[in-house]
Amino acid sequence: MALPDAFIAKYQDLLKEQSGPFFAALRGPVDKGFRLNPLKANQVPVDLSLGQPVPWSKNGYFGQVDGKGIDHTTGLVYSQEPSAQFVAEVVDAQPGEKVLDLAAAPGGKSTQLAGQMQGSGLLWTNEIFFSRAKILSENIERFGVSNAIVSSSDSKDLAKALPAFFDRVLLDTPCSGEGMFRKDPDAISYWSEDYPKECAERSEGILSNAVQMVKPGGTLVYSTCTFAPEEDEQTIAWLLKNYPEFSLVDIDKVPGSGIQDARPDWADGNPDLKKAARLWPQDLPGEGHFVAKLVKAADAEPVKTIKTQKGDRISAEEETLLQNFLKETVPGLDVDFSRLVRFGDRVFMIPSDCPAFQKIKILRAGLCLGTFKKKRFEPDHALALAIQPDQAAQVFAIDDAAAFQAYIHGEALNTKADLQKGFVLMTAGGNGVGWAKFVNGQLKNFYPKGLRH
Ligand SMILES: C[S@@+](CC[C@H](N)C(=O)[O-])C[C@H]1O[C@@H](n2cnc3c(N)ncnc32)[C@H](O)[C@@H]1O
Repeated sequence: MALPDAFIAKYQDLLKEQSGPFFAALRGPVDKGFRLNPLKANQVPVDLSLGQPVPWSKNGYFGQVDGKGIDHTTGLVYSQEPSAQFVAEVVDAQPGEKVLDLAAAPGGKSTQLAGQMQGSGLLWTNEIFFSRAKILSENIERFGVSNAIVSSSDSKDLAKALPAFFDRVLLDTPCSGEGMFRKDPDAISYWSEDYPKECAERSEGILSNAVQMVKPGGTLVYSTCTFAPEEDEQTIAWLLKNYPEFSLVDIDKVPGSGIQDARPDWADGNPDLKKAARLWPQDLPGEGHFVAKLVKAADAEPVKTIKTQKGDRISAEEETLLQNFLKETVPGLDVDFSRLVRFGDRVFMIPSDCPAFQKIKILRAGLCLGTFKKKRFEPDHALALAIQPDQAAQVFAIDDAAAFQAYIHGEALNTKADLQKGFVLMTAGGNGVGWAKFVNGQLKNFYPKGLRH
């Protein structure tokens, strides 16, 4: 891989004797990793080994995910390079909190935050570009996340709608991506000497919206996958100067892991900048990251009341249909009827304390239970991935590779299993993969057409 001359000169100057090992690491092999999904019932992968844990990531392992395999399809694993897994560990979202991931696609950090929150509280996950927000939404679904709002909005509009609302805000900012150089050689072609400065200006703009959404006493985490001081220490120095209600807090750098302090001398010399973390590819197996954690003063501003989301009402007849469906199909699911919101024919259980959506473009609002059809209710694919198999009335375990391939290809399966007419949760490797409808000895395939392969 040919690194740009200006890049080499810059890091020779910054890193001195460490620049040699740094360039060697950038030219070396890519480190692959994945995270296990704590939201899934069965924690034992079918086609991956848990032999090599990532030291700084609670559910992280080294290894390469097969994007078409059982573990990926059921959402038991999320493929994510190891150093990126540190960011959500620093956020440390708690069940019951309100958490925002502001630049979230494709969803690596959001799915990790969702695992920490255990389905409780509100995870608002946003991506400005709609096509990328759709991928984010699919990943949230596959991971079985039931308490996420997925939106596609500019940070300026979100800040207007949700001032001082969140306990934790993560900005994993769009950056110059120097940490992606060996994984994605295209990242080199975008790079120029001025690019980090341009990206830093964009990040300052997004940060000025992000800070407004942190509630007093709340936490802001800022991260990049670049090494450029302009986008890392210098951006945090800018933030501290312009928003004095924020201060840096220590990050546990996991002794022995290779995670380093950030470099005050690469910004304005403020010794507090040391508290931020740098993950360098010459020090640990990973592509590289920068992470800073800040808190907003508890007396920064008065807390505002934000209206909660109200939905279209479900008629008495529809409520009976839904109640019957739940009893027959997912008797173990605890449904809070006060949180049900109807969008068109689809019914969602929105997260608790969900703010009004106002003019924000929403792609997913909590857990989609299913759709009203004429005189019946049909379960949503999201429900199959969010429930545990023991919550379903009927389960059919797909127990061999050929049957799994046939199912995700969209084929019906014949079976002599003792099943009642109706919806059946299909499982693979002990976790839900989709729905089928049992009729006359055949499992009719309900795996979504757009996901079949
Ligand atoms: C580093 S990536 C996020 C990766 C994600 N957190 C993950 O772990 O999967 C940054 C994201 O910011 C988005 N983005 C680009 N310009 C933006 C802007 N002006 N405001 C907010 N987000 C932006 C990009 O489309 C990209 O998806």
